[in-house]
Amino acid sequence: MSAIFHAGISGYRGRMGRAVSQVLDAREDVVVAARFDWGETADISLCDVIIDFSTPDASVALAQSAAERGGPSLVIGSTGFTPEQEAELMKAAEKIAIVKSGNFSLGVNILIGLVQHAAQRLDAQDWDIEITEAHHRRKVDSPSGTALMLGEAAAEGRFTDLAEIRSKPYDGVQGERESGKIGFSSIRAGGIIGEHTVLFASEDEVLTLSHSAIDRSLFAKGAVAAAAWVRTRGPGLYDMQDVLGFRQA
Ligand SMILES: NC(=O)C1=CN([C@@H]2O[C@H](COP(=O)(O)OP(=O)(O)OC[C@H]3O[C@@H](n4cnc5c(N)ncnc54)[C@H](OP(=O)(O)O)[C@@H]3O)[C@@H](O)[C@H]2O)C=CC1
Ligand SMILES: O=C(O)C1=N[C@H](C(=O)O)C[C@H](O)C1
Repeated sequence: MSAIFHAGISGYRGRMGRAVSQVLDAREDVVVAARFDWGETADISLCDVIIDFSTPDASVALAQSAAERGGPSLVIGSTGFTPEQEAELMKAAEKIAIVKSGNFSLGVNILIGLVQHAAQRLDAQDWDIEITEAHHRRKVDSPSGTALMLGEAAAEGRFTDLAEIRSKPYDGVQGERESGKIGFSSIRAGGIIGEHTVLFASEDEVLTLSHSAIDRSLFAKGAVAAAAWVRTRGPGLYDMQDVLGFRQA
């Protein structure tokens, strides 16, 4: 059995917090040393690592407190960060180890590589890229964190930044689609756990790459694997590609 570690759960009453609790409680090598939610305080010094699925504001505040005291390490799953909040997390990661990902599933992290590969090989003038995602009615941010990661992978395949080639949402009469752009569409309905599709379309053919999450526990298991990985790392901002060993040094 691997060495015992002390974990904390931020946002523990939420959908993901509850799923993470279940996965951690089932492990013999983890002691859950802190569980906290909005408006609650906890002694984070008791933890080697905290798993956080809360809100962008809460994640940034947690990262700042952890960075101030030089630990614990963090696994951040919250989505919907502004560029300024992303910059705050990068600053905190100079002092502590953080794994941040918009999606902790193995399938999505393989999909990221496939999307980058396809985007690199399909000429941007001929092949349009559209990303669609569907989630439950309680999700507050859009596009989803996963959709944005897939967009970033496609942009990387085209040797550019997503910000340079992201389409504005389609609404009203706004002219023909500009070639080389990446479009995003979101559906919010019922209890859908998480569906993502990246569509590459030319005049002659359509290539569709997609992923479906069947159970929310999938993300919790990935986040716990990230926690076990990150607790022994030095400061830095890591993602699931690092945890899974998909990124070459
Ligand atoms: N990366 C991934 O794989 C996944 C990411 N997510 C993301 O995780 C986040 C949470 O999702 P989900 O669990 O569905 O959402 P929920 O709204 O169910 O849960 C969020 C929880 O965080 C709590 N919270 C709010 N502020 C704080 C705070 N300051 N400190 C601690 N906890 C706080 C909320 O409390 P209260 O309700 O009282 O405000 C709530 O209990 C979202 O951003 C979502 O997009 C979701 C699934 C997978
Ligand atoms: O809010 C959710 O539920 C999910 N959020 C993540 C995202 O924004 O991509 C991951 C997953 O799809 C579920």
